[in-house]
Amino acid sequence: MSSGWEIRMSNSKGIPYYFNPSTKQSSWDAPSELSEDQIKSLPGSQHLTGGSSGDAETITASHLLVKHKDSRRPSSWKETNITRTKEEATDILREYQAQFGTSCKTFEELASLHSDCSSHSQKGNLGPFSKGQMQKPFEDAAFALQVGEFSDIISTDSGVHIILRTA
Ligand SMILES: O=C(N[C@H](Cc1nc2ccccc2[nH]1)C(=O)O)c1cc2ccccc2s1
Repeated sequence: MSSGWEIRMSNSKGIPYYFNPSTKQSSWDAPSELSEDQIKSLPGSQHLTGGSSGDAETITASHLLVKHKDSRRPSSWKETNITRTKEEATDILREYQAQFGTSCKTFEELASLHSDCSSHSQKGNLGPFSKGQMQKPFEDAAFALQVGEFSDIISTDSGVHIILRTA
């Protein structure tokens, strides 16, 4: 009988928490009624640290996101109602790409000023993440980068992004 609990990753704090969708309960600590074995087999248990070493590789990356009218949430700190098309968003991101070139410093300045992600307030930095946490196209592109390398323009349900791997 499933306990109904699952483990999710808090985007804002970058740490896992326990959530029960049926009761809407959430907790930073493991529910007392669960045994160690039950916790390890919960959905999302890959978010818990201390997994077998090697397969839970964690990287750190920053990104510059430009949303468009078909984004999952076409709104941001910068613009309440985003109406640009995906093509217009891509052209805007290409202009930023030409501005920062290979400069990480300029990339971070542009992400702070223009990224439609709330991570703009930390220069686009998403903090450390492992596989299974970010949208797949983003994860695939980020994990293919070397540290210090920029991605090409990639598209997710959130919009179009350029990623910089930082660790
Ligand atoms: O999902 C987020 N923000 C969304 C936009 C977005 N969608 C993404 C998809 C993949 C990677 C980063 C992404 N950021 C929003 O603000 O509408 C996150 C914000 C932050 C902030 C700090 C650390 C991680 C995250 S993940």
